[in-house]
Amino acid sequence: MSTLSQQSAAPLRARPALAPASTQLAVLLWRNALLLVRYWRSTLAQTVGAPLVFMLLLFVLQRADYAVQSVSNPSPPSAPLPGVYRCQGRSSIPCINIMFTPATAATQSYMSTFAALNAKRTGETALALEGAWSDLAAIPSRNLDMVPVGSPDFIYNYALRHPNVTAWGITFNQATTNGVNNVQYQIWYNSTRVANSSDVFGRQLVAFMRGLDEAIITVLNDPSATVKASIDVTVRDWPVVPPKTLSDSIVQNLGPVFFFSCVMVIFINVVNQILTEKEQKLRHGMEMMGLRPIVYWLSMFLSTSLLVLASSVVTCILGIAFQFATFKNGNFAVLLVTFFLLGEAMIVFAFFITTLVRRARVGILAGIFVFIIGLLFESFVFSSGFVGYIWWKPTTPSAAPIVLSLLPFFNFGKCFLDISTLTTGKLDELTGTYVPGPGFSWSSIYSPVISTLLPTYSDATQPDVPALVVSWYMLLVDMAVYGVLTWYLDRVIPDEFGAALPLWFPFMPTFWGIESRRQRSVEREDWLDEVMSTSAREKIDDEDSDVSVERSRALSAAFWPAAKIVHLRKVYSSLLGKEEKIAIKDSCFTLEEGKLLALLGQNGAGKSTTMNILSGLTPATSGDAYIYGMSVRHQMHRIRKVMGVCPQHDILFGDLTAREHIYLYAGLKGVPRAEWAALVEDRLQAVRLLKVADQRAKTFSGGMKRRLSVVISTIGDPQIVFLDEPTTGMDPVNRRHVWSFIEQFKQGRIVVLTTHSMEEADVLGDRIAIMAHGRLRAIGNSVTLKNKFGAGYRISIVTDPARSDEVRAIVYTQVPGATLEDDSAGSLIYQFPVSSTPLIPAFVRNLNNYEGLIKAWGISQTTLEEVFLKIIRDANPGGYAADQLVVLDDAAPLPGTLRPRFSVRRRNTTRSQSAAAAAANAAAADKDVYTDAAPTSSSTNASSRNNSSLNPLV
Ligand SMILES: Nc1ncnc2c1ncn2[C@@H]1O[C@H](COP(=O)(O)OP(=O)(O)OP(=O)(O)O)[C@@H](O)[C@H]1O
Repeated sequence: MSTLSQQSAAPLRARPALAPASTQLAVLLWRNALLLVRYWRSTLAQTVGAPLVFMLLLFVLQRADYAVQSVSNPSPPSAPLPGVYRCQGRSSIPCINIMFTPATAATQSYMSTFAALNAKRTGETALALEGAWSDLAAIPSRNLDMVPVGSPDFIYNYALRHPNVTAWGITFNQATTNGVNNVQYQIWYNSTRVANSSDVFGRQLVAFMRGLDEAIITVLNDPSATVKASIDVTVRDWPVVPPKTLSDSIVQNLGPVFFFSCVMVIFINVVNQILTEKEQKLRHGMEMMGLRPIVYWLSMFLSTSLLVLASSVVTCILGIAFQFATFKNGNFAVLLVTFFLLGEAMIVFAFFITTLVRRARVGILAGIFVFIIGLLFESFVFSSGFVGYIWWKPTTPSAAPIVLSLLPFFNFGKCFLDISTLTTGKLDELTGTYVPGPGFSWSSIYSPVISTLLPTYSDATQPDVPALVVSWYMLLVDMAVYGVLTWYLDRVIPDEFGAALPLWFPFMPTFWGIESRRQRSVEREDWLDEVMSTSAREKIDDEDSDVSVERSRALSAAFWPAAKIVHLRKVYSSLLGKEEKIAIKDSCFTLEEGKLLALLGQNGAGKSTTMNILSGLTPATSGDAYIYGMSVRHQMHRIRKVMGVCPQHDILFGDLTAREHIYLYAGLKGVPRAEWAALVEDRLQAVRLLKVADQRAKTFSGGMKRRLSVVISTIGDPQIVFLDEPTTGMDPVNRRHVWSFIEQFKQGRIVVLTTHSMEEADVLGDRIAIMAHGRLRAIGNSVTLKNKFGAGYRISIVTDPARSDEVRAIVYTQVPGATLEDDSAGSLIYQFPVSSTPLIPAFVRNLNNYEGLIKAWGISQTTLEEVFLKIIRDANPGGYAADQLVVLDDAAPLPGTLRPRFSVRRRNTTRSQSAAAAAANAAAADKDVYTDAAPTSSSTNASSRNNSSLNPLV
């Protein structure tokens, strides 16, 4: 037994191969370059505009910061030390201003004197001496001023138990040696209470000490003396001289935010571009024509990398031009690589995002979300070494920086922090001045930041920071991780047509082009058995005899034309699987080489779905099709090499010209470069687009776009071409050019075409299949269909009104089944049933024998439109659709048929209402009326060619 491809009745003559991946890549890069040039404003904005704007902003901020740093104050004013103020307490927790111990007469005297002297300085009432406090657990019910307590331990433990309740604590220690009083005291001071002020250990503390000293001196001298001891201290700042080295802290702190933003402009643009191409099905279109998905991603990566490189170079140059310390003291290559790697990693991250969403709008929102998270990281996490390096503090879990390094902006923040720490330096806590860093050379990437430049945390630990090159490696890892995720998810997440590979596809040898001998050469009978045994079937009682014959041919193991469609079924389910729409029910038919099959059907009949399955856009629910020995279900990648598709909606790049479209698809299909120019001439001339070959597709009219789409589907001379409503929107002249192009092109090929034009189906279709509700209702050539479903022939005879009886007698004698449809002013119209067809030739010949009696005559066959309407009516016994009832009116004669001209009007009424209304209208206007109960109607668009060439009698 031989194989499918070997046994095909019509084997591929010369199977065209797709272009190699390298050629496809080259042609896509050329397309991307063209678009970058065409969208030059956007390109410039991403590469130069964004870095310029962000760097300029940073420069302005840096200058503003320098202006603040450069302020000088040669004579700051002096001010006296203030007094000690009452503690305020918090709304729910009162405070204790001062606890003191021991509670002796001397210490109480010191404190009372302190309160009295202090009140003069604060202007408040004097602090009161409260009763002793010994309850360690209790919190006072009101603010207390000066509380004697039992011991220093009490103060300590109370502060531990009730933090932030007590403002001051004093432990006195007084000894008299040789008549000399030695008074010592220790002050406990709650610095956190004033941590947000500028006076942590400043004036308040000194003022307190000064107040205590005054009190002690006063008491020890003579508390009753009129003149008390007074220690007046005036405090004055040193003159402020601008530092010689201005710190670049603004660039160090805000730089990551601004540089990250430069890259994010490209990031958002990439998300938008990829999703727009997805949304407009441009990528689908290219893939249907054989583009390998990996080539698409690679081309996008390479062309966007160019933008990233340009943006990184511009950023580094501007950094130097603006004299930022990071750029002045940092190695140019280190900075360039850092920016470039960030950009590259963010691009691949953008690719990853585009696999998760379908709409550009949603993608942009997702991109903005990522942008904001990145900004938060750069602005808060990496704004200073103290916070930025905390991830590498010994006490931080080591998994934290590893997990976070999956975010490209985390790695960038670390890189920039390293560079800016070494180039900008660090604030010397002691002197309050900036110590410039040693600079960042290329070799610095291998060593961690020196410990003197690293922060020391409150627990006296320093972070164990890895070298900068590790962050570069992590950026490369990010690219690899998101690249692989993109590659995987792009294939397993179903697109809007539901096409997706199984989750385990990487483990399928066929995915890698490895096919076992058995897979390469499936016995066609085996395949047929398998499809028949695995496919769902419907019980169909009322199938037309020709459709049944076609089904038998498709299911026959002895008949193998170029393509077979077997038990094809498509069910669309809603997201939750609650609603199902059966778009195709058990379709079986065959396709022969050199013959065009025209698919007709009402809207929603399932024509496009059939085309989409056969062209690999959407998977069949069950059943399969075999085209030139290849299975649509399993070998679509091979079929694509011999397939051309003109989808229902134009898939064109608005900013590419017609010529560039042909070059692009010729490149993807592997047409040799030398043939491209001739291809443009030949094909565009055929559809009359040559004059506009260099105009962009967005300037084309609807009909011009359709013509270009038809041409694209024929590039690479595919063996099978699917044309979904190819002439929609075309004027009659151009439609005929396209018809003649298709007519020539179909030689030696399979062409499947869907259309709503009966004329088109009549002219082009070697076979015509009519679908309704997902089922084939009729199939055959035009004449067969007309004979089978038409009402026969219609003849009109013009005679003298006075002699019309003679004519009637002649007609009834020669064609007994004829029915008179109209008789007015000597114009007789007869309908001849199909059964009388054999009598018609003799009848027509005879008419010439009645020269004086018959002045003129004409004959017409049932039109395809009448056949179509009949089949659709039969398929809809309950009414085709409430809003699609056919009502005919207008009595103008139709050229060539001597019949009144009818126009088709749709009414939004029910069947019976419409019929009644139509009858009423006709009665009123004396017009012919056809309702959906009438078997046929005349066509308004039957071509004269059909009437003559398809009519065997004329
Ligand atoms: N993606 C989809 N999801 C759900 N239902 C769909 C989908 N695509 C098509 N259908 C449904 O399947 C049926 C067949 O649609 P199809 O597009 O094949 O019809 P058609 O014959 O090509 O119609 P038209 O002449 O209007 O193009 C319709 O009822 C349609 O609503």
